[in-house]
Amino acid sequence: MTARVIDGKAVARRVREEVAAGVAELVAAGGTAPGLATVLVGDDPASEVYVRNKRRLSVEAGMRDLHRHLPADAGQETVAALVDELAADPAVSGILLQLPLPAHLDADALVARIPAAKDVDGLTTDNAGLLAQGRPGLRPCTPAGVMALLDEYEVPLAGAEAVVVGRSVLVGRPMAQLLLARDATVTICHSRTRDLAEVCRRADVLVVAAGIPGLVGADAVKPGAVVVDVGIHRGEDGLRGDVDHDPAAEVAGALTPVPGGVGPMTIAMLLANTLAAARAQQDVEQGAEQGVEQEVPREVPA
Ligand SMILES: Nc1nc2c(c(=O)[nH]1)N[C@@H](CN(C=O)c1ccc(C(=O)N[C@@H](CCC(=O)O)C(=O)O)cc1)CN2
Repeated sequence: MTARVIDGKAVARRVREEVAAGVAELVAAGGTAPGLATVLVGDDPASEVYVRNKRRLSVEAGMRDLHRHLPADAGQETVAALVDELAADPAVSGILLQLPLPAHLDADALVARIPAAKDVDGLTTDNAGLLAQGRPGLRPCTPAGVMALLDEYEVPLAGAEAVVVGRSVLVGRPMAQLLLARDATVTICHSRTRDLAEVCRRADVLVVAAGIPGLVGADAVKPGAVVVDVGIHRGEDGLRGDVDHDPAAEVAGALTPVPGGVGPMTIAMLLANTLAAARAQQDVEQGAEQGVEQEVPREVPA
């Protein structure tokens, strides 16, 4: 069997077009274009690429680019003051603190300063709590993008065995919650899981977000399973994921490539979240067509 390719680039393009249409509609209705404040601290080359793409694509969607860049040696107080300034600025619909931050900074404490209504990364305790309770809120972009891909490819989730490899706050945990909310039977694997391949082989839907290149091989894939590879690793011969792609493609029914799978969806869902946040802040009723769950938290700072 050669797995069907799940084309994240194409789906992401369509989501971005829908977001652009939503932005135009918001402005035509007398609202203001959403403003996205990306915050980059330092010069990590991969983060620079991601932030540059987020800025470019937000502008392409009709949003205002309110990017801020701080030097790698910026202190906790400096970054906190910037987040507070953006939180209080009515032109800012969404704040994205690019991760990872330099090691001397306390990322959790900084994320905690972002108001839930502007948390377009879905990482604050408020938004994570809403997700854990199955209530509407802003969802983390990568897991939301995976869900959009599964829906686009009409992958049945209710009653399906879903296995998530990785338990990060950014991907693994919210991914499991989103699959659970769709009635999948969810197992989370991590570094202490005994016989990872055996657990993965149970999965109808296998999402791998472990951060270890090629961790999941063909022996861990159930024949016909849908495999979503969230990993991105830069090597001498280009990008690769957490899944050993070619052997896994011989067993899986469908598989996301790296690049061109989940990565582009992360940015598309960020834009969808930013539009949803702007609509909520401007008190405009939200459409479901952007794939964003309705009713984001509405409190904005005075
Ligand atoms: N605050 C956040 N930080 C980080 C997040 C996040 O969601 N919020 N996710 C990752 C990185 N990331 C977004 O920031 C991201 C990763 C990959 C891509 C992407 O489009 N990848 C392309 C390849 C691009 C390339 O050439 O490098 C692909 O897979 O096709 C977009 C965003 C960590 N930090």
